[in-house]
Amino acid sequence: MIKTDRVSLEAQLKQIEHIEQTPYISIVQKINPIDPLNLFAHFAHLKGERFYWSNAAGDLTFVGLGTFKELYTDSSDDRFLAIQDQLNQLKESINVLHDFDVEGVGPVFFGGFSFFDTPHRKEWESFPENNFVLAKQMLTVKQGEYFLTHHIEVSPNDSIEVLLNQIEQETEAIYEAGLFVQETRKLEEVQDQLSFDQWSSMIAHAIEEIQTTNLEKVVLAREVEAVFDRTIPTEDLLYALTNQQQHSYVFVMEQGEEAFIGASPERLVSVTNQVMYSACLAGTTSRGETMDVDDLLAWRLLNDEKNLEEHRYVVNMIREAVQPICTHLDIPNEPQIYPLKNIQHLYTPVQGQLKPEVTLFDTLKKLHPTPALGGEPRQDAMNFIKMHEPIERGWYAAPIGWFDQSLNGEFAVAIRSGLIAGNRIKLFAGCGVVADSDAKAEYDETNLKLTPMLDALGGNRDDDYGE
Ligand SMILES: C=C(O[C@@H]1C=C(C(=O)O)C=C[C@H]1O)C(=O)O
Ligand SMILES: [Mg+2]
Repeated sequence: MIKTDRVSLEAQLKQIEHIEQTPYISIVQKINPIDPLNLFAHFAHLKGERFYWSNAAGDLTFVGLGTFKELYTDSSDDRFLAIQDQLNQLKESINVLHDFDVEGVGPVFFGGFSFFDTPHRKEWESFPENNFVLAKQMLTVKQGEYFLTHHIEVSPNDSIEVLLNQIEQETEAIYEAGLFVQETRKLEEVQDQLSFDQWSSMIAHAIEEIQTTNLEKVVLAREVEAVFDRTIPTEDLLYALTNQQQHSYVFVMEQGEEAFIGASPERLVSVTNQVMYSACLAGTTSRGETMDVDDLLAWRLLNDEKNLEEHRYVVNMIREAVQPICTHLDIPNEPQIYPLKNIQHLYTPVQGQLKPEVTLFDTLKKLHPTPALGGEPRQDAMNFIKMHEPIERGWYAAPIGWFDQSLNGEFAVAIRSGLIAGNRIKLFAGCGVVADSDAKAEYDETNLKLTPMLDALGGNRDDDYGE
């Protein structure tokens, strides 16, 4: 089995001879299948410099190994466009040598933003307000085809032979990835950072604001911390999430000793050649144990005025946000059900054709945060969250995803997520509070939303969490 495609690589590398000033090259080979999770686990020595992404459709997966370049800007109102500017600068120095016409190969940047554009407290220290990584090596699995991208700094004296050998060695190391074995852990405790009474008074306060001010909806979150008897390996949790959570974006970003990980059902936006997709996801119930009960719960959700109201704010805001930047927009009038393993949501898909000058980053700026994560009106909701929610959101509920040099890419909203630090993981879950909200029902809803991560950790306690 030939593992390195020397012929294709050599043809790509020959181009360097014709290019002056080539500090960085991006070179791609099509490779034989390799399991992305095994690969991620095998490179445990690169902990802190790995990322993983798999889209909800299940037809695009990335594994990033090692940091080649980073995009980062100080927080500012225009942090989305600031990242776009940084990309445009860096782009100048990268020579893309491959000519595969495949989405997600070559220079792909993976990363995310924090929920607020202001600096956050120390538990999120390793995750700045915005950070994107170009990996040294990246596996792309696109519709069953496998590609390996290498980013290399070259100097004028490098011979093609030397570069070829380097790539060959890197490729061999990739194929050494064996089958990875999950560890077992014991859950020692789950600490709730808010008592139910504190939660109830926060919700009561929000309802009062909704009744007496402009505020119409606000999404409030809580945090629980699960403590284990040993370190939680990122790959263990990644493996479990991948196997347990279908129709979700599974993501991991490691930074230093920490890892931010989750399985989110919610797309914020994707752009491919100006075709834009977004999603309205708000309104929640559990799954039934039998088909009949499940159907009944779905039917009730589709007809429940409180959940429909939560949902409507999202649809209206997204429509208003993207209408001016689209030449065509398609948003159905009625929501449908988005079923997940433990949860079902109200869901309205959004599709649009972006005007030629509009970029992925323009859409991010318009959309984040939607009223599914912030509230309505946006600024009132953000103020309320800042003042009254006693957690640090960090990257929770914020855009996470990827983009390429042509500004195609996709972002999910980083919910159903957690921050791993050693043997501890902080988990986050929120819910949309409207005038008709009930504190106990909202509390139960957040427990339901904690279930996927707790299950994946092997730490769900039936007595306290979930249904
Ligand atoms: C905020 C979260 O979820 C959001 C809130 C929902 C709701 O309140 O019904 C539903 C889906 C998400 O948009 C979360 O999971 O933490
Ligand atoms: Mg809700």
